[in-house]
Amino acid sequence: MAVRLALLGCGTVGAQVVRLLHEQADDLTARVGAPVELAGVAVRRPDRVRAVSLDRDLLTTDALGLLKRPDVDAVVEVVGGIEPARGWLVEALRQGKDVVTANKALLAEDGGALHDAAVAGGADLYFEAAVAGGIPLLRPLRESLHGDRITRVTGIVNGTTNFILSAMDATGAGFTEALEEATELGYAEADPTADVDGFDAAAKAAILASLAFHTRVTAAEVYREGISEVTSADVASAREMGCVIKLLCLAERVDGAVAVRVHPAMIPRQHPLAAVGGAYNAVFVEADAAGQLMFYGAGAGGSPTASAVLGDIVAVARTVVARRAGGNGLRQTGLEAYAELPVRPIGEVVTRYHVRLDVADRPGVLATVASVFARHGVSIATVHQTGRSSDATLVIVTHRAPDSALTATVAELRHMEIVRSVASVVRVEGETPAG
Ligand SMILES: NC(=O)c1ccc[n+]([C@@H]2O[C@H](COP(=O)([O-])OP(=O)(O)OC[C@H]3O[C@@H](n4cnc5c(N)ncnc54)[C@H](O)[C@@H]3O)[C@@H](O)[C@H]2O)c1
Ligand SMILES: N[C@@H](CCO)C(=O)O
Ligand code: NA
Repeated sequence: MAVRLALLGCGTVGAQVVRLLHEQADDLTARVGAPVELAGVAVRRPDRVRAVSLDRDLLTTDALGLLKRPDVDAVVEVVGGIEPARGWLVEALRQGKDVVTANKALLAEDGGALHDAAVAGGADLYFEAAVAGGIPLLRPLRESLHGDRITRVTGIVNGTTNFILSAMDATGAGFTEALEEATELGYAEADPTADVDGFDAAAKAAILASLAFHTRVTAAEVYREGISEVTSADVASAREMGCVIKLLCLAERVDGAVAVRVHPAMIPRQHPLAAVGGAYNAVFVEADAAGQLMFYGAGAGGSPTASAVLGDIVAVARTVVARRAGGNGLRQTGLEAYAELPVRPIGEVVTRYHVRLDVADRPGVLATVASVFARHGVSIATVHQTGRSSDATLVIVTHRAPDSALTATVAELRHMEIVRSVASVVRVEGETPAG
């Protein structure tokens, strides 16, 4: 007897899921032990669906009606957004129907609701496609590394912004031009502010932190800065330091708590994450016993993301087959939040900073500026000065300091008469040649 799926959404990712289900049908049957079939496909505009291998009679606009049908065993959601997706998935899980979703926004905002519904219905919840698209990352975290203790996860988890920053670094391309290309290639979200302002990466950071540390972190608890303020001057300044700017996601354990943040950061060019170009993603995982692990690959795009969805579909379909045979199935979501770790505010996070100031080129300016850093307990590692006629630019790189101390330093600098502007503040991660 076939395992029957309700597919919700048939856009960039959904159309590729349809294609793979069709092209791999024989292999899937062999791997699952039963054929895997589409019971129906819910979309908003059936006339716009372009999946070539799709029987048009399967199309419907009634997602809820479809997923409740008794002949539907499992639900695959590739629509996105909070509602109506949350309502559909909670309903499916409560009915005991397993769910595969790529919806990081929903998981990061209210993963707890999905987890609770899955527990209530005795259903499984899979979401490998939600973070780092086609890269197998969540299953290693929720299964392979479950005997270890993860201490830190550092990653490039947004393809669109990595594409833009790589283009700005390599070719000097403009921001708008690079964003348009990323959108055409299917990497950017429908509303690219989710990518550019770091919301997409923050959602993924919340999911990664929740899985890695067995706690509940929501998107709202993730400190977030996007890339819209990264200028070509910052990119050039990074290059002079032997660094490159990346939008990083960092989730770490700190003394019985977790700190989770997403922001542009300078990293040394010899750092493995610096070589991650274009729309590629990469995630570094540090664990007590396993040491350093790196996961690399296509983090966005219809086909790679559909690969992750198909992997989850096979896992779910096998469980359906096992349950029919009287077995128990897997029944775990990975979102068991037993550790209940508090999330540290950004002010307590300790890292290094690259600060660029436009100052009046007068005697004693450097000493005055340095004294402000010193007063707030921020130790300076290097200073670089370039002068113009009446103004100068100071590039200061600090040693490790709490974010609150740096924020207070910058606030004081902004009010000083000799400081024309604080042109940029970029965090520095990883060991740099400059120390
Ligand atoms: N595109 C990627 O590279 C990528 C990568 C990883 C995860 N994701 C996630 O996958 C999901 C889908 O992304 P996408 O790029 O395929 O989006 P998309 O906009 O291309 O497709 C969305 C689909 O959902 C359907 N839909 C929207 N509202 C609906 C409604 N009310 N009822 C029924 N159908 C509705 C649309 O008709 C369309 O078929 C999102 O959660 C996204 O974050 C996308
Ligand atoms: N918009 C996302 C898609 C993959 O989640 C990105 O650019 O990474
Ligand atoms: Na993935």
